[in-house]
Order: sequence, then structure tokens, then C-alpha cells
Amino acid sequence: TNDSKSTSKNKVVAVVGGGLVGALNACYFAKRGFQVEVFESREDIREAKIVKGRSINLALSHRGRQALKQVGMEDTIVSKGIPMHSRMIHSLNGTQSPIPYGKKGQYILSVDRANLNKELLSAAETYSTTKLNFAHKLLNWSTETGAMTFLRADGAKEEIQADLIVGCDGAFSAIRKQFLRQSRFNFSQTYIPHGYLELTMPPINGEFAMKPNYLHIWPRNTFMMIALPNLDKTFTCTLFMPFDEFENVTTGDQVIEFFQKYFPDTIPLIGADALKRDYFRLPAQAMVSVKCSPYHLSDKCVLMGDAAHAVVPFYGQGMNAGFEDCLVFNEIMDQLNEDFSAVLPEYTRVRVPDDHAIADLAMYNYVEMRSHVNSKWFLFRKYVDNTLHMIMPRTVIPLYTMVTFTRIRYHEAVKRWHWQDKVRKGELILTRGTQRFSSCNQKRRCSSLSDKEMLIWWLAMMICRG
Ligand SMILES: Cc1cc2nc3c(=O)[nH]c(=O)nc-3n(C[C@H](O)[C@H](O)[C@H](O)COP(=O)(O)OP(=O)(O)OC[C@H]3O[C@@H](n4cnc5c(N)ncnc54)[C@H](O)[C@@H]3O)c2cc1C
Ligand SMILES: Cc1cnn(-c2ccc(OCc3ccccc3)c(C(=O)O)c2)c1-c1ccc(Cl)c(F)c1
Repeated sequence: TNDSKSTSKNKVVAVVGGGLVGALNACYFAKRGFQVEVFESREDIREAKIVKGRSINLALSHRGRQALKQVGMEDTIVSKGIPMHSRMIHSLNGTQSPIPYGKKGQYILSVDRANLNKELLSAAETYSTTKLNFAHKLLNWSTETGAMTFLRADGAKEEIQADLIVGCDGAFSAIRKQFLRQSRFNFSQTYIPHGYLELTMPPINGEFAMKPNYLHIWPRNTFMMIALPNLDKTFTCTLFMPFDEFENVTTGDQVIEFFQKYFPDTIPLIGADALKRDYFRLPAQAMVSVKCSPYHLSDKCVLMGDAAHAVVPFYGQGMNAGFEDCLVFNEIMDQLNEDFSAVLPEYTRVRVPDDHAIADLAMYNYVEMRSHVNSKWFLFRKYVDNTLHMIMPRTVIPLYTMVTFTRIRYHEAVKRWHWQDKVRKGELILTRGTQRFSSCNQKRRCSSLSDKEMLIWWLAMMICRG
């Protein structure tokens, strides 16, 4: 109704954090007619040189694209992304095996992080009601009055009030610090023993060194490496390795020895000298998983993005989940007529189970990949997934497909995955042949599936193992 529009017109929303989620959120609130003030501790990255120490490119998938689409940014971002239609699994002997992600339209996009952030900041700035305040670092805020204290580049402190505070200040959120003092606020933080570092794979004779439209993966159990393509025809390779191992590799020769053993095909592509140089450019970065609830504090403050749920990057969903946070919050704003006292608790009720689910899924993927995913196992698992999905498209949807190519709520995808696994377990009983009736009497069937369906499962397994 008009009066709700007029009230949002003079309501101030403070977005703390001008990273990927904060910048997108600014677009969402500005589009609704709010006065938006973004406070970002760093200088304006559109003027600064490359930001070091962050992942250089990211995989954008369906959830993130839908969130960008809502504020008219999807085409701008997708046009500067590189589609990855399949994984390319690199075996130790240098064999490369492509496995498609799905049907024709199902691809993920490699996008440049800094460019994405710049585009979103500039998009936010196109709204007359948005102001971007750089070099403003939140020091503290009062949960009683909502007053925020910022430290400015000139060392002065500035106190700011707002009608709503949106904490988008990342995994080590200063906004969240005040939540920790509240009764019944749940918080957990886990650093995993792996670190990551990024290496650049340059073009060869002006062309990509590897096929560009693939997510290149070198699964080596404890060690994994991935490579995502960039518009300048380089690849950004991310090496994941336990910190203990990083500590063992301290000289250039040891780097070459390590790559010779685990990623031999990449040495000529990255270049031995570049490898020795880039490997020591920055220390390996840590990866943390943060879960918390509730995401809101009365009608005053709400956490989104990594500030609410930092996830380990083994599903390529952190940013996609944070972008989807903005979309879900916006949907609830529509449903509850922008009444913050109703919207915020509803956002917590709806979103916490989903963000906790993706945090758990990412951690599960990490544990699964580091424990027994080498290239053979990776290929086998994906062949099984794709074959069963082909045979029974409505009954079996691979978990990766539900997470990456649909907006099935993350926690629903997990529930469905467990159900499918139970059915798969049922199938295993069948394929154990004679054992089939040892564990249950002749009359009663061991699983709910019909013999015909069991036979299909069994055939599928045989095909995959073939
Ligand atoms: C190695 C790696 C690979 C990844 N790959 C992918 C991928 O392929 N796909 C994907 O979807 N996600 C990926 N992610 C996750 C993704 O990077 C994060 O989920 C995403 O950056 C979260 O965005 P955010 O805006 O919530 O937080 P951030 O990007 O951390 O932004 C927070 C912002 O707040 C600012 N800030 C912090 N403290 C304050 C303060 N006190 N006052 C003011 N401002 C402050 C920071 O300067 C920053 O600009 C990856 C992450 C890593 C580490
Ligand atoms: C950046 C990004 C975007 N998506 N994924 C991703 C993640 C996991 C996947 O499968 C898990 C699995 C394969 C085989 C058996 C169990 C689980 C697949 C897949 O199915 O291709 C793709 C990543 C990624 C991020 C880090 C590492 Cl280390 C990595 F390898 C990939």
C-alpha cells in the first residue's frame, strides 16, 4: 500500500559490510525505496588495485543467479562469467575425464570476485537513496539504542543510527559480536586442518592452457586442487592441503617434488619457475565454518551471508547461499508487508535450517573428499549419480544437482538425499544375492521397492561398475 511505501521511503537501513552480500543487499533495500547506507571498512575497491588474499574467482550457480536476477543484475554478471558445463577430472597419469553437470542448460559459471563486487557496488550506487561509506570500520554497536560506532580513515569515530541494521560483515563479523552477549544465542566455529593457496596458470600462445569450459578437479584424497577459468585466459588454481603438509614444503625444489608426485600434469602448464614463486607469494589461508542462530535481534538487526554462516568452500555454495539469503529475506518482506518485527523472526525461522544444512553439506563434502575421493572414486560416484538420474529422473536427483541447479531448500535437498540413499541401501540388499534372505525371513521383503525397481537399481550398479 502507498503508506508502507512512504514509510520505507524515510526508513534508514544500514548495511554493514560492502562485500558480495552487503553490496547485493543494498540493491535489494534500495529497490524497495529505503534509504540505504553501506559501511565498508576497506577503501573503495573500484579505485584500489587487486585485493590480495581472497579467492580470485568463484563458482556462481542457480541460487546466486536467481538472487542477482531479482535486482536486474543477472545478465551483467553472467555475461562476464565463463560457463563450466562439466567437471574435468585429472587422474594421476594425466588422463582427463569429463563428466557433464547435467542437461544442456545446467552449467556453473566462473566469475571474478573483485569484478562481481565492483559491479554490485556500482549497481547499488545507481539508486539515489543509496550512499556508500568506505573506510568505515564498525567498532561496536548498542543492542539497546541501535547506535553504531565507526572508525574512519582519518581516525575519527562516527556514531550512526538506523531503523534496521543488516550485518553483512563476513565470517568474523563485528555485528555478530553483540549477538554473542545475548541469552539463547547459539554459536559454533570450526577451523578445518586444511588451508588453501592460489596459483595462476597462464595462457599458452595466447590460448587457455586447458579446456576452458570445465571445472578442473585433481582429487587426491588428502590433497585436492581445482582450477577455474578467467576472462584473461588464465586459470586460478586453488590447492587445498593440510597445514601440516604446507609446513613440510618449504623450498622451491620441494614444491616441484610435491607437484611431480600429485599433480604432474600441471607443472608444464603453471611453469616450474612460476610455481616456485607463486607458491610462496602468500601463506596458505585458513578455512572456517561458522554456524549460529537466531540470525536476528528483535526488530533491530539481522545477519546475512558469511556473518551468519561461513561455510568451507567444498561445495562452491558460500556466496550462492549468501545471495539466496537476500532473495529469501526479500520474499518475506513481501509476505509480511515490510514489518521488521514480523519479518526478522520469520527470516530466522525459515532460513536457519537451510543455511545450517549447506554448512553441514559443505563440511560433509570436505570430509568425504579428503578421506576417499581419488579420481577413480570421483568418476564412479558421478557415473552412478548421472546413470540413476537418467534411468529414474524423478526418483533420483543427485544431491549436487539439487544444491547447484535448483532452489530446492537446502534442508529439503538433504532430506531427499537421505531418502534416496535409503532406497539405494535397499538396492544393496538385493545385490548381495544369497545374503538377501539371510537377514530377513522368506516371506517379508527387505525393502519397500518392487522387484522391478530393485532390478533396475541392480542393473544400473552393474552398468556403472562395468
Ligand atoms: C577459497 C574460497 C573459495 C570460495 N569459492 C566459492 C565459490 O566457488 N562459490 C561460492 O558461492 N562461494 C565461494 N566462497 C565463499 C564466498 O567467498 C563467501 O561466501 C562470500 O564472500 C561471502 O560474502 P559476504 O559478503 O557475506 O562476506 P565477505 O565477502 O567476507 O564480505 C564482508 C565485507 O565486510 C567488510 N567488513 C568486515 N568487517 C567489517 C567491519 N567491522 N566494518 C565494516 N566492514 C567490515 C569486509 O571488508 C568485506 O568487504 C569461497 C570462499 C573461499 C575462502
Ligand atoms: C568450486 C566448486 C563448485 N562446485 N564444486 C564441487 C564440489 C564437490 C563436487 O563433488 C563432490 C564429490 C565428488 C565425489 C564424491 C563425493 C563428493 C563437485 C562435483 O560434483 O563436480 C563440484 C566445487 C569444488 C570446490 C572444492 C573442491 Cl576441492 C572441489 F573439488 C570442487
